[in-house]
Amino acid sequence: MGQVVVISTGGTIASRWQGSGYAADAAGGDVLATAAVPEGVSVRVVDLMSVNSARITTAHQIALLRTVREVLADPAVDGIVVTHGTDTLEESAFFLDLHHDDPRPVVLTGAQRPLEDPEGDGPRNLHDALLTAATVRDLGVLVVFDGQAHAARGTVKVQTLAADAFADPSGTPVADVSADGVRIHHRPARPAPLPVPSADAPLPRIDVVMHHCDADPTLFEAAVAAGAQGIVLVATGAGNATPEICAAVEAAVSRGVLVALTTRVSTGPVAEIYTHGGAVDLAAAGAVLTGTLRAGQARIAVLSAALATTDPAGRVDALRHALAAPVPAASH
Ligand SMILES: NC(=O)C[C@H](N)C(=O)O
Repeated sequence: MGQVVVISTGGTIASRWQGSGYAADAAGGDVLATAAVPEGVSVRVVDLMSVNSARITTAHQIALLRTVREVLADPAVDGIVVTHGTDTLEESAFFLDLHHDDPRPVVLTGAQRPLEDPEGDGPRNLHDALLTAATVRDLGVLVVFDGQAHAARGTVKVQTLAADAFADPSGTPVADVSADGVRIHHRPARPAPLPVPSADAPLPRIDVVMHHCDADPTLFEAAVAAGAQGIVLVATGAGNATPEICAAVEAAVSRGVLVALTTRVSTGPVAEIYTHGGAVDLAAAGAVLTGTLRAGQARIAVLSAALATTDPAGRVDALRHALAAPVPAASH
């Protein structure tokens, strides 16, 4: 057992009634005070911010990553817990995971019910996250929620209100977490970490555009016109759109825009099966298929690739690297 640092960022776990609705405003110490700290674990709190996670920006995520690195520079620290709003937790978790190069865990958690709710799920989630952070190794960045630990990669918010808020619809949980401890089922495969972006790196605009019946290329082209350096196309089915959208993708790629392809469907991979505007043609136009990543995390992979280099071909390589999971984790 050991020393865990909690980095507090806000979310419902830190939310109080504001007179018209809930919003994050509590400091990390107040959040920690709600939870039972597992025996033998000592905790230090770092207050990074206190915001609803729909307001999280790339700048916040880089600040979080740099804070994680600073904390892990201390060899006495055994692991980190990040308390975070659930709305965009999957994005921050995956961003941290793509750049994480330490055997010690970073565990994100939060709550569906606010800080002072007598039926709140925050205290249990925080206890479980502390226990996980203090005890596991070589699992990368994890999301601990409702008694389960999920790999950052692939995990999405699957419930707007219910306590079992997170799952990987195309995978299975990494571990169960209970008062008895952490029972690990498998070790997630992760690619070698991408370099940490510098504090003053220019922040690229990365947009997300969803396809639907009757969609034309207007919004995709508007993203290019707005200066997007990357665009995630959320296509239908296994990654399909129209010949007109394919033409817009090809034009964007020829201008150096990094285009990634995911799907509106909740489960399963995108795949090159259909033509006449389908994934076969989108891939030929230069879009990179993102496997089983959903829109938020596909956008994070594009963001990390864009932060890695300004060279368009290098960005495609970095994106493919971020998508190709398998450096098998060492087992302990
Ligand atoms: N359950 C939550 O945490 C939702 C909250 N609005 C957030 O900050 O993401």
